Amino acid sequence: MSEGKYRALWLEGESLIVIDQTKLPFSYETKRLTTSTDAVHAIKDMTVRGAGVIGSVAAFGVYLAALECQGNLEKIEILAQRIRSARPTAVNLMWAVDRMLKVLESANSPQEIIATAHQEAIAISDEDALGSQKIGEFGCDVIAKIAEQKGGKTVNILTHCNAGWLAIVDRGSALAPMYEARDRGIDIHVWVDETRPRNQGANLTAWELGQSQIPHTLIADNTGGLLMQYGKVDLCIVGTDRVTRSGDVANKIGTYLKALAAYDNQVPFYVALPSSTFDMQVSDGVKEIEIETRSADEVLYMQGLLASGDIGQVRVAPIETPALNYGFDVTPARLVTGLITERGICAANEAAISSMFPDLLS
Ligand SMILES: CSC[C@H]1O[C@H](OP(=O)(O)O)[C@H](O)[C@@H]1O
Repeated sequence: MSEGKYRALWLEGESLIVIDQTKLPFSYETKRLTTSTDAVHAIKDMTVRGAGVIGSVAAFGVYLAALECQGNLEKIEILAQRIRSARPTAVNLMWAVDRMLKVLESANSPQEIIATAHQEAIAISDEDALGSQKIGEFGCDVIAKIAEQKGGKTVNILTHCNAGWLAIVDRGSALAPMYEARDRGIDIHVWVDETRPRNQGANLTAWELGQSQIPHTLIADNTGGLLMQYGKVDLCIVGTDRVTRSGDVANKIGTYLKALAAYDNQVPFYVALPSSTFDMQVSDGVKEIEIETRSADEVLYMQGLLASGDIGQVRVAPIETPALNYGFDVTPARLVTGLITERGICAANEAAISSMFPDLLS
């Protein structure tokens, strides 16, 4: 079942339609992507975002490239490399492009290349949908256990950024267990980190949960630690953009500080992901994962609904102030209670990951 009225993206003829996430929650708008360059721009300017959706848009971007190049593989490969480098941290992007190119290599004619690209892109986003359903079920078992320990009292869950159906087709990763908990009738309440500087929590997670009638409260990013000290957080569930083979987790900037606070307060800290988010090529997340640096303007300005009713930006720092904008941080494996995947819950260490995902080792 799709949580929203639509998926975050869908095909219409030979175009890819995406929900414009830069306009939510104030305006529901879609964009039509007709070329691979459109796909690159949509990923770069964050019209679409979230590891899984970036991967799906990249896959459809390769399909659009196949149409543009009339099935000429050499030309498709050049355009695919541009898609592959649109953003650096979420590994689903590289994974999806590489998977697309690999299947295209075995197609025998330009027509077959186009048909294969079409089929494989659909398969990638359909697999995300199935995976997110399973992630929801496994993650919900954790919530159910806590609900039982609390004698059926409300389970308070903290999440950071947006890892719902706008981020991974069709129920997300971190939010999937919450949707499942609602379906199973478990009483939950979600603390939503606003997630400065781009406010994916305030703009997107609050919107998604509101649309699905899941009780939630928006908090400033620095509130989580105090709530944990007060015993008001039963568990944290976050998404991720890349997990190394040793279980280090790259996720939206601020995740590491939440994990530290959770550790200090014995609050379980779970990371939810589809297997396409593992990067078995790297081990040490801090040393080896490239962290995206974005425009300083995202820190210096805030976007929101102006009194005029238009979406606009206001400056929040002196005109001469410089700013630095790292998009992600790395939470070391030792702070992670477990990885909620489509195959089950896995400890965040190399032995457990390799044993649950032996197919990723080759
Ligand atoms: C399912 S991953 C969601 C993930 O995406 C976010 O990054 P961005 O909004 O910059 O694409 C963030 O790391 C979330 O946890």
